[in-house]
Amino acid sequence: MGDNIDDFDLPKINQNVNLEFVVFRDVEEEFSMVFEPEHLQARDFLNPEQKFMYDEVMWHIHNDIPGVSFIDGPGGTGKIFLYKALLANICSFGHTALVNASSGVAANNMPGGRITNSRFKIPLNLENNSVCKISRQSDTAQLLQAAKVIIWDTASMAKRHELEVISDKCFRSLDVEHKHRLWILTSNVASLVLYYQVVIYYKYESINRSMVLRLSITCR
Ligand SMILES: Nc1ncnc2c1ncn2[C@@H]1O[C@H](COP(=O)(O)OP(=O)(O)OP(=O)(O)O)[C@@H](O)[C@H]1O
Repeated sequence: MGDNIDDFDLPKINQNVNLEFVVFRDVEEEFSMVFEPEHLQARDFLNPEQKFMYDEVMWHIHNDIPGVSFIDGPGGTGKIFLYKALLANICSFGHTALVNASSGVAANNMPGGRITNSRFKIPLNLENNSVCKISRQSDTAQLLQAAKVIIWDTASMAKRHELEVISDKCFRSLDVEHKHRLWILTSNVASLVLYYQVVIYYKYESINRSMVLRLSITCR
């Protein structure tokens, strides 16, 4: 017959593990993200436009109000600087923020950044019947459930179909209440169409104080 499993040097299974309290690796990683002290302190150095956006986002967080915010601005206007300040401060209050970008370069620029396709398990070649490959028991599903804020940089590069897949086939099929969180979309180019698509796809009945903000002060 086959080999005995005890002959392999495998970790022993603990029969007393209570699966209800097992934290998934992805969730644990997001919760244990370490931020530079300078990111936490960056809020004290924001220019008036960045500060306005920062205060709005934190207002949503502190009052637990969902919404969609769209920040756009040409290169050098401090978008990444603002996200870093937001991320560090949101996480310091014990919330989870998922950071995604449509491009790999942009994802690498942000702490914990992942390419959207990888985060939401969207196939690279999207077709009408494409689905997100996330199972209900997976760590990704737990992470989506836990996320209070979802930042999507270079969002204007996303295809309309990607939004549909994430909205209908990812959040809804996983029974994750996607409208109970704050989306922050950012891009180098103004894309109001994208903003309204998100508002419509995510079916925000009340988009209280959700907004489009253009950064114009060059910080370089
Ligand atoms: N409020 C600020 N105080 C001091 N430095 C700042 C501030 N905002 C941004 N900067 C600096 O300005 C430079 C450009 O900022 P950042 O990279 O965030 O811009 P960006 O809009 O994301 O640019 P791009 O679209 O090209 O990625 C960086 O060196 C950043 O540290």
